[in-house]
Amino acid sequence: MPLTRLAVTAVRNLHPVTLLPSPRINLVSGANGSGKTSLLEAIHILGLARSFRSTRLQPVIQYEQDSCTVFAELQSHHGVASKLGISRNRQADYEIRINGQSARSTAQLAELLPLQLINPDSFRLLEGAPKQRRQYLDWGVFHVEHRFLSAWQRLQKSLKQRNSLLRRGRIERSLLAPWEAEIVAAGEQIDGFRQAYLQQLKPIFEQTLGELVELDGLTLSYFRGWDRERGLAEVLDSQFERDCALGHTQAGPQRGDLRLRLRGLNAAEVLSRGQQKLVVCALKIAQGRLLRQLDRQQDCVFLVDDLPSELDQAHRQALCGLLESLECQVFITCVDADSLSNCWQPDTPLSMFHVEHGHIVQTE
Ligand SMILES: Nc1ncnc2c1ncn2[C@@H]1O[C@H](COP(=O)(O)OP(=O)(O)OP(=O)(O)O)[C@@H](O)[C@H]1O
Repeated sequence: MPLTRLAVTAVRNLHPVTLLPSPRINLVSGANGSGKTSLLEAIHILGLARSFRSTRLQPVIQYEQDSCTVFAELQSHHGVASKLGISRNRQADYEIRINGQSARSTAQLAELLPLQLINPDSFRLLEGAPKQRRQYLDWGVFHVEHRFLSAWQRLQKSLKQRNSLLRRGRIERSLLAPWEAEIVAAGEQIDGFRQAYLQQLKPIFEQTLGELVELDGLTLSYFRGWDRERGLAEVLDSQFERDCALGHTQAGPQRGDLRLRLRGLNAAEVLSRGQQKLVVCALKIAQGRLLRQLDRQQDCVFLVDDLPSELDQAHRQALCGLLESLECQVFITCVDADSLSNCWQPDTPLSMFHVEHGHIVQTE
């Protein structure tokens, strides 16, 4: 669902602003430190109630202000408008409003505003910890499988209980049984959702990657978090002593991972930075394509920070072409608007914004 109106107040150095973005391509240019990334950050906060630059929201609030606010109107394919707003103050309270009603759950925001972020740190999806790849995978599963969230919450709750019992030292095995039963039920359900999702995503990813870069032989596979040959109940049972010694549960979907390999080697160890960025772009664009294929009402909004960095002209052009072909709303930042202004078809709705010392002005 594209943002048709976006109002940002007291986010980093941005002056209060209301924008009417294009439903397709929005180019945001400006010098270093002008506030381009802060605009993407504001949209990210609206969709996920958190920043992509810091774990806390406190640093995002403008110096000497007590709170920041982001508000937007979204338009569905059927023309139905939704209004989303989020405010966050220095006491760490936040208020979410959806269509004039208070909401507590950030999942409701995420559901209404599916976001995909591509930024200079995105290559970490390949070389970083498994948690990042699980989050990537679960973003997709969450948006296409509505039973995922409750299964995930059940898993988290039962894992927490089992882990706290494990940390008590000598414990009765029978005390663990109800939590283990819940871990197994929720865990196997989550594993099934992830596998079904990946089966649909893989061919789209391969096709998208082929449109961006030549990397024959790159494979994407899934590790579910425990031995493929054995059920989770059996694995939990056999690892009980070790789990007790470590004080936490080692096996289960909380250890799931995606593996990207080239010629049998970890892709992050052999690909250049530019190639890694392209692989990550292909992974994220593939999710956007799949979401669009499965649910016409659920287009995601792409936030692409510093698109030109690390990409040569041909790959920039290919990436812009792919983002354009998605037919969803995209916000792209760059230092020099000329580097990207000619990458679009003449009939694609394009808006251009220029940021200077926190002032955003629409130039086209
Ligand atoms: N809480 C805050 N209040 C006010 N200003 C802030 C706050 N946090 C950061 N800033 C300033 O806001 C600006 C934010 O810059 P931002 O990262 O959005 O720039 P950018 O245009 O994306 O730059 P670059 O091209 O270097 O990535 C910086 O000048 C930074 O010093």
